[in-house]
Parts: sequence; structure tokens; C-alpha cells
Amino acid sequence: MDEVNFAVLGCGGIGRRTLEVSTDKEHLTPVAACDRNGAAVDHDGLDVDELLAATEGNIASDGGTAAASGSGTDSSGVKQTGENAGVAASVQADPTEEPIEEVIEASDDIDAVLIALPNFEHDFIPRVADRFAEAGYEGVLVDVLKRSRVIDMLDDRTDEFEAEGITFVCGAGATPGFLTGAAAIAAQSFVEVHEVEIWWGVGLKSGYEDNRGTVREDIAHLPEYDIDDAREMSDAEIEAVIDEYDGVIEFEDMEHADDVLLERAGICDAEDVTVGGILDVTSDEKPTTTTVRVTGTTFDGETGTNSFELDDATSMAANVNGPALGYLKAGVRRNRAGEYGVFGPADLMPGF
Ligand SMILES: NC(=O)c1ccc[n+]([C@@H]2O[C@H](COP(=O)([O-])OP(=O)(O)OC[C@H]3O[C@@H](n4cnc5c(N)ncnc54)[C@H](O)[C@@H]3O)[C@@H](O)[C@H]2O)c1
Repeated sequence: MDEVNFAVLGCGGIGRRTLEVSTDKEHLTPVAACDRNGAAVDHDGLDVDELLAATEGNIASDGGTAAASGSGTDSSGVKQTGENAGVAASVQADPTEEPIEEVIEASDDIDAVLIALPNFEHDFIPRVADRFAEAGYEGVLVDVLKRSRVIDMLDDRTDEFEAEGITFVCGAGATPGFLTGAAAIAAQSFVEVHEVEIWWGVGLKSGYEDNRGTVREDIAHLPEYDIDDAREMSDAEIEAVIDEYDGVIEFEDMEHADDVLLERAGICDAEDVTVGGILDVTSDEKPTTTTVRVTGTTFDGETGTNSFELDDATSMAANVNGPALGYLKAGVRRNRAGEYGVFGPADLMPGF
């Protein structure tokens, strides 16, 4: 496969690990990265080690997404646990009030953009995509968003993406993403799929500081909270919720887009898909094995359940970022073949 260069929007728990994983992948060169306060662009390739060192401990775990329309920095709520200010602390970067705009300005020479931004406003990522389309970007956009309702917003933009030459791969993390793709494969034994059950386990003791953004978003899936609560809550309030559950939170019936993504791929009805799991911030051991179970009927009348399990040794970071980059490569293949529009993880086989 030809060389692929890419940008990462957001350098929090996910974006930083995406950059790190990419250094172990062939043919992938990160050329731009930004967070709320800074942007680094180098078309010859970023020095990932320097960028990771500069951003270590500077994880924005607040709920703000204030800069979607371009205003850039509302640093008032940004948590800075380290000495410096995220990407802006890198010698490769400049502080900016327009971080996403800076990447858009450089995007003529960027094959793919991985969007690792928070999702506390459901239209935030679709609006970021609009900005790329309005600027005439012709390339790949990949997100790792979780919420089902965002997929429709992206589908509504299909004509715009096709007109511009954008290949958008949506929901391309772990769940949705990797596990959605696994369900699509597991379904192949059946002529009718009755049920898809996705059950994840995440142990996050040592990775907790780096993944506060994801934990905050997960809290919005608890029955007593919603996305607005999760966005507005202080760090202390988030900690109080975690303490209330003694650090181990079980989630049921989560609004994860695996459901609509499997339906749009023709595999089953969205209502037949359930997603739940257990998050343990007190241990690095997974509290439960991540499993996809697909139950259906074969052409010759047997009912069976095909299962797909992740090894407990594989971390959330490995299972989000490996697939995100794999789907990014698959998106670039489509884009180079002239296929534009919106694709889900059940439509593509990720590259490696
Ligand atoms: N699909 C999956 O399996 C999966 C798993 C984990 C996380 N996620 C998703 O990944 C996303 C990122 O999670 P995270 O833990 O890295 O969050 P985080 O809060 O740690 O990081 C978010 C980053 O985005 C930056 N940012 C925020 N607003 C910005 C703006 N306007 N302009 C530029 N940069 C901006 C922040 O500075 C920060 O660097 C979330 O939407 C989460 O739901 C998906």
C-alpha cells in the first residue's frame, strides 16, 4: 500500500495513543496534531516521542467542546495537571486559538484525519466535518465516536462528502468499531440474525489519569445522568460518582452506535443489538472479558451463537487505536479508488 500521512484532532487519552501506536505501523506518518490550545504541523513527519513527552499529563478531561465553530480556546475549564499546556508545549507546535483551522489549512497534503475529540455535543464531530468539507478537503475523515444518534447526522452529509471527495469512516474505535466489525464477520454463518450482544471490560487503574475524558463520557450512560450532566460536572463530582460505585461501574443498554451501524450494513435491526460492560478504575485487570455474541439461524435451520473474545491482556488503548488506524488505512484505500461518502466499521475490513 502507498504511504499514508495523517493528522490527529485531539491529543487526549485517545489521540496521544493513536500517535504512539502509529509509530509501530508501517506506511503511516503523522504530520499534524492539535488539541484545544495548540497545533503542530510538519509534512515531513512529526517527532512523536517529543510530542508525547511534551503533552504527558496535560489531558483535558473537562467537558468543554466550545471551539467547534472555530473560536478555538476556552481554556478556563481545561484541566492541566502538568507544567505546560498540552500540544502547545511541544517545540514542534504553536499555541493557537484556531487549532482545527490550522490543520484544515494544511489539509491539502494530508491523506486522512483521525478525529479524537470529545463528543459532549452530539453535533460537534459532524460540524468539524462540515468545516473540512467547506474548505474543499479531499481525503479521509475517521472518528471514534460512540453515540448512535450521531451516525444519522453524518449520513445526512453523504451528498456533501461525495461532492467534495471525502471518505468518512464513522464509529471506528473499539465499540463501536472493532467489535461492530467482528459482529459483521460472526453473522456470516447465519441467514437471519436474532441478537448481537456486546459486552466489554476495561481495567484502567494506571491509565485512569490519561482517560478521564472517556470515563466522563461513560458516566453519561448511567441512567441517572445524561450528556449535559457529564459535560457540566466538575472533576470532583465525577470522582464522587466513581467513589459511589467503589471504582467499578457496570453499564447496561448503552447508546453505542454498534446498533445503527449493524443495521445500516443490513446485518440486523438496531433494536436487536445490546451494548454493556464494566469499567474498573481500581485495577488494570479487566473486570470481565470483552465478548461479542451473535445469535442467528443458519440456512439449514440450526440456531447458534458465534462468539468473538478479546484476550484480557489487550488494553482499551490497544483495542481503540489499532482498529482506528486500521480503518483509517481502509478509508484511504477507498478514497484512492474514488469511493466517497459515509462508511461504518461493518462496511470495511480494517487494514493492518
Ligand atoms: N469507540 C470507542 O471504542 C472509544 C473508546 C474510547 C474513547 N472514545 C472516544 O474518543 C474521544 C476522545 O476521548 P479522550 O479520552 O481522548 O478524550 P480527552 O478529553 O482525553 O481528549 C480530548 C482532546 O480533544 C481536545 N479538544 C477538545 N476540544 C477541542 C477543540 N475545540 N479543538 C481542538 N481540540 C479540542 C482536548 O484538548 C483533548 O486533547 C471521545 O469522544 C470518546 O468517546 C471512543
